[in-house]
Amino acid sequence: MQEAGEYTMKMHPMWQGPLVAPGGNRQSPIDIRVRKSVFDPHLKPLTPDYDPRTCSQIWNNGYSFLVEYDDTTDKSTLKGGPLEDNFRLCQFHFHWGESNAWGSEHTVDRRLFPAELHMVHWNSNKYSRFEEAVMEENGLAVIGVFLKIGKRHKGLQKLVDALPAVRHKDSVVEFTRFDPACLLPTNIDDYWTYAGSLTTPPLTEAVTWIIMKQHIEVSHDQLAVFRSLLFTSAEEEVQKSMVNNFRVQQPLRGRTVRSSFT
Ligand SMILES: NS(=O)(=O)c1cc(F)cc(F)c1
Ligand SMILES: [Zn+2]
Repeated sequence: MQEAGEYTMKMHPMWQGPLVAPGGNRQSPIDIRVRKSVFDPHLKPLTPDYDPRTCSQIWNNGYSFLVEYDDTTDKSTLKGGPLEDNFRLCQFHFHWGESNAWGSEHTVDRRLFPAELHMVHWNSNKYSRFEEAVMEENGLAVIGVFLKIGKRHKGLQKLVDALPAVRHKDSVVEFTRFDPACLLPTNIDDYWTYAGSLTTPPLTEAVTWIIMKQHIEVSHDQLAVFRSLLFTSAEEEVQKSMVNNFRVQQPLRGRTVRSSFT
């Protein structure tokens, strides 16, 4: 029975884009069926090690805003968890809705969240740049964190304050000394992990997804600033609000979702 105001994926607003990549059998996002996930006792703790000095800029790419990191050295890395190799942080971004009732890409037992953070890393043991890794099945590792509306997120505010400078598509602003670890939940030992894809074109099946069980809280006003961004560039006549920039859930196609917790 659905509670008032609760939306399930079938009420998701339409999304203009390929619903399922042709021939893809490990597409993302997915619905995580908690009772069908399999506890894997061999999964190690995740060990993110980020240097805030590698933070460089924020870019509105016309789909989301990316907080970009200098990934020319192994200064901001992710290891452990399900990962065999060392992965280098290159950017983080978010997906969100026009209302707080939906916006996340992954769902947990069909439950939607108002937004979802993606921290994107590429395999620096095997590849020499992101563009190469994104084409390989073990090329990327993305941490997903659900956002809920609640208390103001102190660490996020510096980012929120910078967003008006990148209101339009293709705008860039310098953004430095931001520690992305402040956006992780307090407990990063409990997560789900599965083999998937990018959720936006080119939709390549290159991603080891690591979805945090614990969400973070942001205030209604902080998320409202995300919605003040635009999909459109300054020159375009009709301005379109950057909202509902999520892909709908894709078929599991027999994949197993592992959990690091019982
Ligand atoms: N949304 S996502 O994390 O799958 C993603 C990450 C990325 F680096 C490029 C993309 F096009 C999409
Ligand atoms: Zn994403």
